[in-house]
Amino acid sequence: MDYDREKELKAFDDSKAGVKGLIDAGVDKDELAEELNRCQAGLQVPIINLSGIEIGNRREEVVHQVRAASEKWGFFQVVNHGIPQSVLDEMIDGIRMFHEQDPEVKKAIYTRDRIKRVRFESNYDLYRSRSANWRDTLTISMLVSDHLEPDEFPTSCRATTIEYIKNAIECGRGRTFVCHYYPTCPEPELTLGASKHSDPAFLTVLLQDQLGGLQVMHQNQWVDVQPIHGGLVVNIGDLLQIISNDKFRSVDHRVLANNVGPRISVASFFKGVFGTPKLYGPIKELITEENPPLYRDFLVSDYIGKFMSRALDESGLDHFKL
Ligand SMILES: O=C(O)CCC(=O)C(=O)O
Ligand SMILES: [Fe+2]
Repeated sequence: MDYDREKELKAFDDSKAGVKGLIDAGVDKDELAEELNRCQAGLQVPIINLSGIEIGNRREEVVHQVRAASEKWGFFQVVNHGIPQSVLDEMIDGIRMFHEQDPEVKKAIYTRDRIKRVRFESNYDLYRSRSANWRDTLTISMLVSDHLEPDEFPTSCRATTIEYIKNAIECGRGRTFVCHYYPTCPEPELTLGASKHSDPAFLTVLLQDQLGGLQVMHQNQWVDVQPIHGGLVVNIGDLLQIISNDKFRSVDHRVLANNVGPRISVASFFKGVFGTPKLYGPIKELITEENPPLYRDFLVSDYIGKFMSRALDESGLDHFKL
C-alpha cells in the first residue's frame, strides 16, 4: 500500500488552501451525485421492541430478533428500552448548546478540560474521496476496563450538558462518546455529513435527532435509518464481526449533509480495552472444522492503530483476516 494518510493530511494542512483550494482544483460532481443517489426507498432497518423483556418468553423472542438483525442488517433500532425520553431530549439539547455557544467559551472549555476535539476532516476527505465530512465532533473517551458492560449505557448516557457527560466518563468503561454536530450545509449535494465507513468498535449505540440523514448499506443500496423519537440505533462494529467470525455484520453507513438545519447525534462506541494485553479473536465456541477461524487474534490497540492508518476506502477488518 503506497498510501499514507498522515502524510496526505499534513500536505493538505501545509497547503493552507482550504476546501476552496480543493474545489478550485476540480471536484468530480457527477461521480459524487451518482454515489449519493444509489438509494433504496421502502426498506427499513428492523425495529426491536424491548418492552416486557423480563416477562414470559419475551427475552428469547428479543434475542432472536437481535440475532437475525445482526446477521442480516448489522443494524437495528430499539424502542421501549427504558431510558426516559427526557434524558434523550436533554442529551440532544446539551450537545446543541455545547456546539452553538459562544466560540470563546467553547474554546476555554476545550482547553480547561483537555477534551480532545477530533480533527475536523472535511477538507481532507473532500480531497481524498470527493466526499467531505461536514460535521464538528466532540470526542470523549471513557476510562477503560478489561471487559464490556453495555448494560451500563443507560446510566452513563444521563448526560445533558458537557458537565454531565464528564460525570458519565467517571463511571464509563472502555467506550467513547462522539457528540456530533452537523452544521447546516450550504451545498449538500457536494459533500457528505459523514463519509461511508464501518465502525471501529464492538457495538455502537446511537442517539439521533429527528432530522434524518443516516443511511446504511443493505444489499448494495443505501437505506435511510428513519428517526424514531425515543428510539436508539444499534449497530455491529468491526470487532464484533471479527469475534463472531463473520456471523454478525459490520456494515457500511454514512450520513447525508442537509441544508435544512443542524443535525445532532450522539454515538457511544463500545471499544473494549486499549492499553491491556487482552487478546480478542473469533469466539472459540463458534469454531468447528467446517467453520474455521477467519481472523487472527489481536489486541484492541492493534486494531484501532490499523483502522486509523488505513486508506479511507479500506476496511479495518482486512488486516486481521487469516
Ligand atoms: O451521526 C450519525 O448518525 C452516525 C455517525 C457515525 O456513523 C459514526 O460516528 O460512526
Ligand atoms: Fe459510524
